[in-house]
Order: sequence, then structure tokens, then C-alpha cells
Amino acid sequence: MIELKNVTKVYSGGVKAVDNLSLSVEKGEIFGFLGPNGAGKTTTIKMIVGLLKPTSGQIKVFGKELSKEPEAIKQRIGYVADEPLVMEKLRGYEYLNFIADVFGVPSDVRRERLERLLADFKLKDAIKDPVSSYSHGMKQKLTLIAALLHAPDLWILDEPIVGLDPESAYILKKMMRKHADSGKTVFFSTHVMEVAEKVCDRIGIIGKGKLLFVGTVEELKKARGEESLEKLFLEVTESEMEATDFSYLDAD
Ligand SMILES: Nc1ncnc2c1ncn2[C@@H]1O[C@H](COP(=O)(O)OP(=O)(O)OP(=O)(O)O)[C@@H](O)[C@H]1O
Repeated sequence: MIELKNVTKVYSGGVKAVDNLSLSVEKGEIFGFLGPNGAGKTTTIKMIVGLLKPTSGQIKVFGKELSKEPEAIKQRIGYVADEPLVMEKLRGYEYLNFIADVFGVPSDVRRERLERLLADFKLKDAIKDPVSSYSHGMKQKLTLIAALLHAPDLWILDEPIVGLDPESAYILKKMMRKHADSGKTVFFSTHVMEVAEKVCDRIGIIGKGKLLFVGTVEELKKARGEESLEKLFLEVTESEMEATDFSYLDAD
């Protein structure tokens, strides 16, 4: 479904954000992409959705080479960025209709899907309001709905859970499971270990642009011992947090 082969991205300033990364994500799975801040998750995701070009390496999605058939691939992807960027001057429904037009969603299908998605994410009441009046979480839900409107085969979600209220997070996790169980694919990044542990079929851990682990959480635990995923994550990414002395924060 997604295949990255020796993918490297060096930004113009010289930062090597992704370093010779090879990874396969299978059809029908929820794949969680984990890594500390600045590890290269967003850069990888932006390359998979065709927003950034790799410096070297090859990316295939749906068995097609991204550099050769970008449009055909993008039509089948639903992408949510880590920062909800919505045209603020539009009203919610204007934005969603604009996106549905871009993806050519027929009006009857659009109406039905919108009805369901707006109800599920409790955004029905706000849909007539200008996006500029939305909270961060509401904008996030709007971009999620926009990404799912054309019923994409592949969902690519950059930090989709943080910022959502518990009910919306629960609904999204359920939707992700249903999507994968119907033979489709979900690739998402997260910092939240609990989400990764509960929701993902497999995880990939990235640190300083390099892939440090790929497999199931059980495999990770087997390889490293029965620790909490959080502790394993810190170990794998060689975090120094365990050894840090925080006593300087205490009052005398
Ligand atoms: N446009 C850019 N130009 C130069 N360097 C960049 C650019 N975008 C990201 N970087 C650098 O590339 C590295 C990887 O960043 P990236 O945003 O991919 O990490 P991330 O894992 O998504 O982090 P976070 O969890 O904080 O969102 C970082 O060192 C970052 O400073």
C-alpha cells in the first residue's frame, strides 16, 4: 500500500530530516508512526502525500510510483496535516463543499456523508459559522471531515488525536479501526503511546530521521522486555529523560 525505499530528505538549509528510510505499510492495517519532536514524522508524511519531494529514494503508493502518477494517487488519499489550515474567511459548509468539489464528490453522496460525519463529530451546529470563529479542536474536526468526504482508500493523519475532545478521539479511533477492517489503510503519527498501543496493528519508531523499529507492540516488548510502551519508546529513541534530575523544579 505504501512503500518507501531508501528515502532521504535534506532541507535546503542542510538539515537531514529523513535518513535512508525504508518502510512498507500493508493494506488493511493501522500503522502508527512514533517519534520524538523533530524526528522526521511530518517530513515523511509530507513526502508520502506528495507535498515534499524526497532528495533521494523511491515512494510507491497503491503500487504506483508517486513521482510518476501523483494525481491518481492523491485522489485516493485523505490527508490531515498536523496544523489545521483552513480558509478562515469561509463558513464551515463552504469549506467542505469546496473540498468536495475539488475531489468531485457527487452532491447526493456528499449530502449523506456530510450529514453522518457532522453528526459523528458534533459539528452540525457550527457549520454555518465562519471558520475564523472555530476553536482549534473544531478546525481539526473540520479538516478531518474534509479529508474523509471523498471516502479515500488511504488515510494519512498527522497527529490526529491531540486537540480532539475525548468523544471525538474515541469516534476517530473507531472510524480508523472500521476503515482498516474493511481492507483499507490508516497511517498516522502520534506522540501518545496509549493510542499507539491500543489502536495500531503495527508501529514504526523514528528518531533523528532514521527508522529505529518496525513491528507490533508485542514484538517490541518481546525484544526489549515487558516494559510500558512509554519506557520502551524512551529506550529505543535513546532519550536521556530517565536519567534527568528534576529536583531543580522543587521549591526549597
Ligand atoms: N521546512 C523546513 N526547513 C528546514 N528544516 C526543517 C523544515 N521542516 C522541518 N525541518 C527540520 O527537519 C527535522 C524533522 O522535522 P519534522 O517536522 O519532520 O519532525 P516531526 O517528527 O514531525 O516533529 P514533531 O513531532 O515536533 O512534529 C527537524 O530537525 C526540523 O527542524
